[in-house]
Amino acid sequence: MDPRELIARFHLPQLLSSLQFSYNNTSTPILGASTLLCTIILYTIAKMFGFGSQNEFNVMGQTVVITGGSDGMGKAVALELSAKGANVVVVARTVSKLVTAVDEMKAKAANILKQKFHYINADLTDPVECERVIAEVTTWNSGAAPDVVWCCAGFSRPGYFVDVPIQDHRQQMDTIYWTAANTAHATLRNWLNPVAPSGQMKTPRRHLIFTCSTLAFVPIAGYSPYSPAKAAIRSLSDTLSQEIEMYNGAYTQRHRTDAPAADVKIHTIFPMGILSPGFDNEQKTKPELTKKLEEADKPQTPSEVAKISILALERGEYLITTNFVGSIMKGTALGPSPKNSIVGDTMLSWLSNLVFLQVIPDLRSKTFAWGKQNGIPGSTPAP
Ligand SMILES: NC(=O)C1=CN([C@@H]2O[C@H](COP(=O)(O)OP(=O)(O)OC[C@H]3O[C@@H](n4cnc5c(N)ncnc54)[C@H](OP(=O)(O)O)[C@@H]3O)[C@@H](O)[C@H]2O)C=CC1
Ligand SMILES: CCCCCCCCCCCCCCCC(=O)[C@@H](N)CO
Repeated sequence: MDPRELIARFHLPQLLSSLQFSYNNTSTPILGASTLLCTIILYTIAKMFGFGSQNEFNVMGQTVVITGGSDGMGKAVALELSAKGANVVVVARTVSKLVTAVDEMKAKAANILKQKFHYINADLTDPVECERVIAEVTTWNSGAAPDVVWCCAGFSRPGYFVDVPIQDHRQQMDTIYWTAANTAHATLRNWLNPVAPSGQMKTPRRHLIFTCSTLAFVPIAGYSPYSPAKAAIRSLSDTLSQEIEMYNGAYTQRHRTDAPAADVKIHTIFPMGILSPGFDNEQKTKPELTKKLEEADKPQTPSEVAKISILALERGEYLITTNFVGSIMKGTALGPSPKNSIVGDTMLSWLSNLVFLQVIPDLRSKTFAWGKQNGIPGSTPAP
């Protein structure tokens, strides 16, 4: 169609004059529409700050398993949940750090007479060990499965793709993706096991939480051993959050048919840098270019990250970021993931997509300029 014909069809002058008319004349439909718009905006803002909603993550008296709970963010989460009245089991490989974590949790407990704490020493890259952890926790918890399982185990080994030995890449997949997938598998096989109607009791909603990284959303040179494994966790989380709906649907019919003992919710946390022992360690092999590219990140303390994540879980969020830059990174990559808020997340993704029109070319040109100036590692820079 001729563009002029298109314009003619829209009757532009007429459209403008009608707009002007409605501006001058605050008629009922206009008032109605503005009230509706204001309500949506206010509702979104209120929800973002958690007004008027109930606590979706009340751990008082519940039993929580935290993998990687002996250090960094995992330990900070363990201490926070202990202060909120949970029974906590921390899982990791080094016994001495686990013992310290249990002592610290006892010191922070809301009610030491009612709460109990435990540690299990396990390498979660082994699926058999994950099965053992869930079985051991169930026995320790008087035969009841844990209510919350939070996967925090993992560390990052940065480096350029070709410089990092291929077995280290595979090892990152093991420590990042497989510790989480093995834990999720063992947990969900337990939680989703159907119970006959006669055995159904009122069991509160259960939560499976993954810990990812904003690197699952945005590429940064130097993180190739790590980011793909975190992206795999995000994909697992999205797939499970859909698949779990089948079980949750069956749960609504639990008094008529065999069904899981409780409703299950999946969540994933996407932190930026965390000032943990793991962070100190990754700084040792991190290329200088990577440090420069992630300059926009102001690392947070483990306790800040734990507190912010728990508040978001209490609001019932699904994909959780811990600061503003993290939210912008999520916004550009939100794609088909379930939203926390339709209006808020949609506006966030519009804003982020505009910001990232500039960010990605900027990251690429900084990387190109770095090579131009410094050459590749181990080579002599151009004079
Ligand atoms: N630090 C950061 O900047 C960021 C970290 N993250 C993610 O957050 C999570 C926590 O990180 P951070 O606070 O740095 O953690 P730390 O590196 O400080 O601690 C890692 C924990 O995981 C345990 N762990 C490691 N490997 C295994 C294993 N194979 N089996 C069982 N336990 C294991 C460690 O204990 P042990 O070694 O004794 O087994 C320790 O308890 C990780 O998933 C990390 O990828 C995300 C974004 C940024
Ligand atoms: C206004 C918005 C601009 C957005 C700019 C984007 C800048 C990218 C920052 C990358 C930060 C990566 C933190 C990763 C932490 C992590 O997972 C590692 N420490 C591994 O442990």
